[in-house]
Amino acid sequence: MAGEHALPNALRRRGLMFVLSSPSGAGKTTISRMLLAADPEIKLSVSVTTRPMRPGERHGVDYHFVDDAEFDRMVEDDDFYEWAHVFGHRYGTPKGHIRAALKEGQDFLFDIDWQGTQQLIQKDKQDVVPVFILPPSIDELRRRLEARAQDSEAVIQARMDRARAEISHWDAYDYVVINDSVDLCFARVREILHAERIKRRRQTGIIDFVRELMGQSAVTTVAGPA
Ligand SMILES: Nc1nc2c(ncn2[C@@H]2O[C@H](COP(=O)(O)OP(=O)(O)O)[C@@H](O)[C@H]2O)c(=O)[nH]1
Ligand SMILES: Nc1ncnc2c1ncn2[C@@H]1O[C@H](COP(=O)(O)OP(=O)(O)O)[C@@H](O)[C@H]1O
Repeated sequence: MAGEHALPNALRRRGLMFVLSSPSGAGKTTISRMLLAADPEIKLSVSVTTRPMRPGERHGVDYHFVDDAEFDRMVEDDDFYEWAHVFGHRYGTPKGHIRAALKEGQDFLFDIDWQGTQQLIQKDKQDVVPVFILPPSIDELRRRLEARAQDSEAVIQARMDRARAEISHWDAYDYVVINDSVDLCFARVREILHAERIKRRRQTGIIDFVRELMGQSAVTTVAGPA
């Protein structure tokens, strides 16, 4: 059947840069991990950071953990797509092979803050899908930071102090999702990803597919009964 060889071509698409940002504690790491576990077509852009490793984190999986001197060297060597100061540490997206992989249809997930998102949008607006996650309330945000039990009271207070400033950047994002029920939030985030994948401009294989459809309809018209 003609459709059988047309299908793989029609599925060809450009990858996207899926950005999840939120005030600390709203749940973007939780949603990111669920997405990576559920969807084999997206992989995490592992950031480089100077902050200390938390219990349960793994070098090269959650972050590349480096010291200040190594981060300085990477800045000097122009190794970063973007980088920013957050909570007294530095965080950056290594360039790696992102551009080439996007062309091949690989999607990337970025857990980065609003400063990094702005830099990505400035460099590559067409490929970036920026999503902002909000907590259902400020009380719940504090409860989650405390329940995570990975920061001292002083660090939690610093994160709470920054929450308002971070939330104020919500309107720079195309999508905003409230993380009340984690399952509902995850479902919303997946819907966004699925819809963005089938945007016409990302479906690079669709042009040939439509041409072939048009060709088939022309043949049918000519060959069909009057
Ligand atoms: N600009 C930028 N921000 C990052 C990067 N990696 C992580 N971040 C942000 O840095 C902030 C602190 O991250 P982290 O220390 O893991 O704590 P979290 O807020 O509990 O996720 C979060 O807002 C992250 O989204 C990066 O490569 N670039
Ligand atoms: N919808 C939710 N309801 C209740 N707890 C949540 C929800 N989403 C995340 N959490 C919990 O809140 C804490 C902070 O979530 P995390 O994903 O680490 O946030 P972030 O990466 O934005 O700092 C974690 O302990 C996580 O298990």
